[in-house]
Amino acid sequence: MTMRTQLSVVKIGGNIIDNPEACSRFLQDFSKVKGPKILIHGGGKVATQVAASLQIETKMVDGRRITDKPMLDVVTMVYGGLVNKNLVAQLQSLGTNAIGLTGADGGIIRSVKRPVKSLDYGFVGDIVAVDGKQIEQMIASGLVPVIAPLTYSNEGLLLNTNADTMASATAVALSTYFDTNLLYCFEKKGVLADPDDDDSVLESLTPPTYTAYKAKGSINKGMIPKLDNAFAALTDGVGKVTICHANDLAQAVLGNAGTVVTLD
Ligand SMILES: Nc1ncnc2c1ncn2[C@@H]1O[C@H](COP(=O)(O)OP(=O)(O)O)[C@@H](O)[C@H]1O
Ligand SMILES: CC(=O)N[C@@H](CCC(=O)OP(=O)(O)O)C(=O)O
Repeated sequence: MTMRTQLSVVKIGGNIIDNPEACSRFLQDFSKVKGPKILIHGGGKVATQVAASLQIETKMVDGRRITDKPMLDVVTMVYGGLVNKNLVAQLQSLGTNAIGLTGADGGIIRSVKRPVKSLDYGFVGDIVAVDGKQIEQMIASGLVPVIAPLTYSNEGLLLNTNADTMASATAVALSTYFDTNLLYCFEKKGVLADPDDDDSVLESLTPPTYTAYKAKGSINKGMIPKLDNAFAALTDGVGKVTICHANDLAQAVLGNAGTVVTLD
């Protein structure tokens, strides 16, 4: 068996992005991660704050933002501009040659507007294709892609897309070229057995344990779609998935922190 190069696909959540000190610390650690890497960022919290300052109300259903036209304009400005470009500037100052992209840039992540059923999510995209080759070529030329949670459709729409799903789909597409290590970084030490006890970190999590904790209610809210994305990634060829604190990225890349999600 030939050894393939390891690629770290790192997702950073909105609570860290909203906190300048935590974000700067995370970026220092990210810039030190060895080997090829990709950063996928959220920013939901900043979008909600900017929307509120413009008197635009935020509506979320199952962790997904209802995105009408005014909200689409907000998330385009916030994710594609404010958040993405500040991350790129900070990474450049740390010596990491980051290139900021939405899914539309280079045609890397295409989606379809979510069909209206009982609920109209508005301008929300469901991913249909990731151009892994295009992303691999950027990495091969020494760049570190920093991807915002926006995708594009064949009709020319820019669509709001959940960042956890972007990370999972991107890691899957890059598994053709690399041994992919997907890391979800956020503000807790991992998946907690008791959401009120920050130290009750599960070392590993399998589908039956997940189902049990979900039924008890100890895994809830945003952690449910995150874990569904984590299991989907493993099923579709991603080598390893870890859920960890943004402060623990360096340790988690080596397998020494956070919750490792496994299929069995
Ligand atoms: N068992 C659990 N362990 C850790 N976090 C949990 C758990 N159950 C629910 N959560 C919640 O899930 C949230 C993470 O999901 P989300 O807000 O989507 O994260 P992100 O900021 O990475 O996008 C945490 O802030 C936490 O409040
Ligand atoms: C469709 C949809 O819900 N998109 C997300 C994209 C941002 C995101 O996922 O941010 P976090 O990782 O910080 O939660 C949203 O607008 O909140």
